Amino acid sequence: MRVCRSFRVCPTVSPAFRHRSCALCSVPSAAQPGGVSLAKALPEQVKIVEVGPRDGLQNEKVIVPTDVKIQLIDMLSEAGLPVIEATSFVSPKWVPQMADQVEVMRGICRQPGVVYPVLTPNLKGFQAAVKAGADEVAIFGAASELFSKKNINCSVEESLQRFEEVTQAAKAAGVRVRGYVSCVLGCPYEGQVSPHKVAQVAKRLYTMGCYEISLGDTIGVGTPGSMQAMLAAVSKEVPVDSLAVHCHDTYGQALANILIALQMGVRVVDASVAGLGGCPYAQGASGNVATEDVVYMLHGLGIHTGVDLQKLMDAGAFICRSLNRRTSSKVAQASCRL
Ligand SMILES: CC(C)(COP(=O)([O-])OP(=O)([O-])OC[C@H]1O[C@@H](n2cnc3c(N)ncnc32)[C@H](O)[C@@H]1OP(=O)([O-])[O-])[C@@H](O)C(=O)NCCC(=O)NCCSC(=O)C[C@@](C)(O)CC(=O)[O-]
Repeated sequence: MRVCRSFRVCPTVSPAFRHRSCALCSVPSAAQPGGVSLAKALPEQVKIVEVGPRDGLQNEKVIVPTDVKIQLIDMLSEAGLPVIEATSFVSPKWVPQMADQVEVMRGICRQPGVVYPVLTPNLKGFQAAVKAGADEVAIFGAASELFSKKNINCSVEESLQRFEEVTQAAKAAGVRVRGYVSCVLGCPYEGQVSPHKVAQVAKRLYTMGCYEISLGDTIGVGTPGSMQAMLAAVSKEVPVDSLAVHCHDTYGQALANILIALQMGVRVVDASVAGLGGCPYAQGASGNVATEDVVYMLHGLGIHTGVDLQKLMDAGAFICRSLNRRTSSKVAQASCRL
């Protein structure tokens, strides 16, 4: 039986307080006073796409051993994450941390019902990914010309042409494709990005066959206001149930941005265990929103995720120990203190 940590540390605390404050026992739920009206606009279930093993680790300067990556992915599978982005089939000269992609794909213990997508910037990456056993790939474009050039060394239009080749090959091979749009709420090189441009790129990716479009606030500058304006524009071009949000937490706005996205009908949220990560070509950006914090918020709203928060925190503790790093998850930090 799992024992609540606050009970272990402080058995004198009143049961009412204990069970209201502890992430393991229960989280204040939407069913409690104050949460009812908000919950009406929210879904019963949200799919979390765990991007830690890819987005979380790609920016680490010291190469993380392959067996650590594999163990992390296996622990995340055990924690009940339905989608775990495992690695990238990109150039090892551009992102050396992902150079062991084939070994990672071969080493992981795939759980039934869990999907393990990988990033593929072009046909070469797609072919290598399929050969390594990938069952889903993700293509990654941007709403900013300069970011596209820095990240994948081509213009937005050129990238979309490459992605057409990938989606056509994927269709023929029966492989599902997810699409990313980066810099949807701001660019490290161009500053403001227009919602119209985001909507146009998202529409192209959707039209070429991506089943889901993940909208990336790559540098975490968005606010609920800019998220709302961007989603309003994009959902005119792509059905909202095919959209996901991918928030970085540089300005501490990620959970608020996710909440407004949920209220606007988004049902898929990307997150990274322990809040690891960031794109190597987005200077100044901090990590992704921590999966632990997203799960805590969703469970607190009475929204089902299928994720076991304690097992997720164990995976976070494991990777932080391996990287000799403190977790960026507020929930994991608070649970350690309790
Ligand atoms: C796209 C390229 C390859 C273009 O890079 P390039 O240099 O323009 O490519 P190229 O076609 O001229 O080829 C140059 C060399 O790369 C090789 N190459 C070519 N393609 C591949 C491949 N797929 N896998 C392995 N090798 C490859 C190719 O074979 C050749 O090798 P060489 O002859 O010099 O030995 C490069 O720019 C690249 O790999 N970029 C990856 C950047 C990246 O991974 N960024 C992070 C992910 S995006 C992100 O984090 C944002 C996101 C998704 O999380 C959402 C958000 O937060 O916004």
